[in-house]
Amino acid sequence: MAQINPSILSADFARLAQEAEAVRGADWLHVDVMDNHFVPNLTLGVPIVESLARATDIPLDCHLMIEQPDRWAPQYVEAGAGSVTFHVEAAAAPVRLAREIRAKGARASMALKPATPIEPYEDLLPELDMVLIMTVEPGFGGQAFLDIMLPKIRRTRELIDKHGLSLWLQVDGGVAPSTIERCAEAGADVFVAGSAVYGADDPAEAVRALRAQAETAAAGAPWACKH
Ligand SMILES: O=C(CO)[C@@H](O)[C@H](O)COP(=O)(O)O
Repeated sequence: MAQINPSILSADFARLAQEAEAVRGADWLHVDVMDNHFVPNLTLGVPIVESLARATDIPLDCHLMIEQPDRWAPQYVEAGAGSVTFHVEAAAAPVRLAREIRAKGARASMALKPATPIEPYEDLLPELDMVLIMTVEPGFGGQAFLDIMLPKIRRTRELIDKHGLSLWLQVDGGVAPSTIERCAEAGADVFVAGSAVYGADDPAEAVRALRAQAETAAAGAPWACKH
């Protein structure tokens, strides 16, 4: 089943609780954490995640676009994140970090920037609950989807299936009605959408429509029959 995770980077930060309510029915709320070092933007930290976790019952999917995720990721679990994604380019010890996130009770996920291939990390897959393929350069919402990432989504799906794993495959960046079907056909099953959801007149309806599009596209994909 396709999951749609609205990115609060495109929401009004002064009204986060209401913005979470506006996407009721979403599977997770995607929380973009940026430190102005790993990416050229600065967003929100642990105290805001703590408050948001208290303000909504939608589980939080925290995407750490930060240096030193080994130091910070456990604190996001303690703040209430149900899933924590670290960038493999920034992690000093990704296996130890994934195990620590899981031991603390959250789902562990590894993200790859557009220029980072999946193949060197094949052996790490059993340690993870999700892989995030960035479909824009991380740092900002509202960028155009990078079509050249579709082969990497396909290869990642093949590796997941080759190892008989059930981990989720998330895509993030430029996901919209015009791109979500290609992502689903390539093998993604979790879709982050910022501007396509929060820029819509009815964000909750946008979530439902994106999910329906992804599910229809995935139903016809060759990898779908294996699930
Ligand atoms: O991580 C990021 C950007 O770095 C994303 O989560 C964006 O926030 C998605 O926004 P849209 O591309 O969907 O507008």
